[in-house]
Amino acid sequence: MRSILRAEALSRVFGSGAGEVHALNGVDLAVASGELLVVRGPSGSGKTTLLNLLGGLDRPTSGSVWLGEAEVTAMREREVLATRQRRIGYVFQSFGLVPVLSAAENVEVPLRLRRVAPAERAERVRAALEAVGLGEHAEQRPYELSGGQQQRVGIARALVAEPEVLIADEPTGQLDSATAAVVMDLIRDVVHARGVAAVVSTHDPILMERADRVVELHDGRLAAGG
Ligand SMILES: Nc1ncnc2c1ncn2[C@@H]1O[C@H](COP(=O)(O)OP(=O)(O)OP(=O)(O)O)[C@@H](O)[C@H]1O
Repeated sequence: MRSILRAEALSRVFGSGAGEVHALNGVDLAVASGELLVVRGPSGSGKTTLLNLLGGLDRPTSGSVWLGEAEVTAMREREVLATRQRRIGYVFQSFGLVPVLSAAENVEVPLRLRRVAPAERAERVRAALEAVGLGEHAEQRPYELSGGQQQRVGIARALVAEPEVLIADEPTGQLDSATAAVVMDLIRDVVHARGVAAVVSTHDPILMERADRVVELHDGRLAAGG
């Protein structure tokens, strides 16, 4: 399998002097297109730090992140921003939906950022909401939807621009376990169907069952076997 997303010797230190925190220590990782990788580990082990670095939301203290042939960590900020908009989708624990926008308008945001023409935007938003089973809920605002429905809107938004990589930090952390299982099934199915490389962090064993591969972080290091 071709690995589209790679991390080499990735380290991240927060703070300095006596207050220094080594959040991540020399992590090597590769994720293939169509692969669902789950990152597990205790609270504070570095999961969010790793996902933020892989998604170009933060820069490492040392080491590199590669997206295909492009070294994201060598890019200027403008180029990182463009890469995030064109090539990476994000799903957040707290959904991150804009409350005054309808489900459809929320999903439309990444297409607006990419200056997709209005007619094409409408069609792609419709298809994305259909794909997550929310075709009938396009005009509803987030507060009119259940937590599971809101996260399905979040998934539709993350995937509407057809990214190569999906980064999801505790995507089911605010959902009950039955809803979490449905949302994780959806993530797994779209990742496999569309050939997206996905990195998902979780504490939840139900979600780990859906992974193609699980790696474990301890004190900022990948445990043996990862
Ligand atoms: N911006 C920051 N400034 C200082 N320390 C930080 C910062 N972000 C994270 N840390 C520290 O880095 C370590 C790893 O944090 P991180 O959030 O990556 O862990 P996590 O595995 O995602 O935890 P959780 O499961 O609780 O979300 C922790 O010790 C944390 O306190």
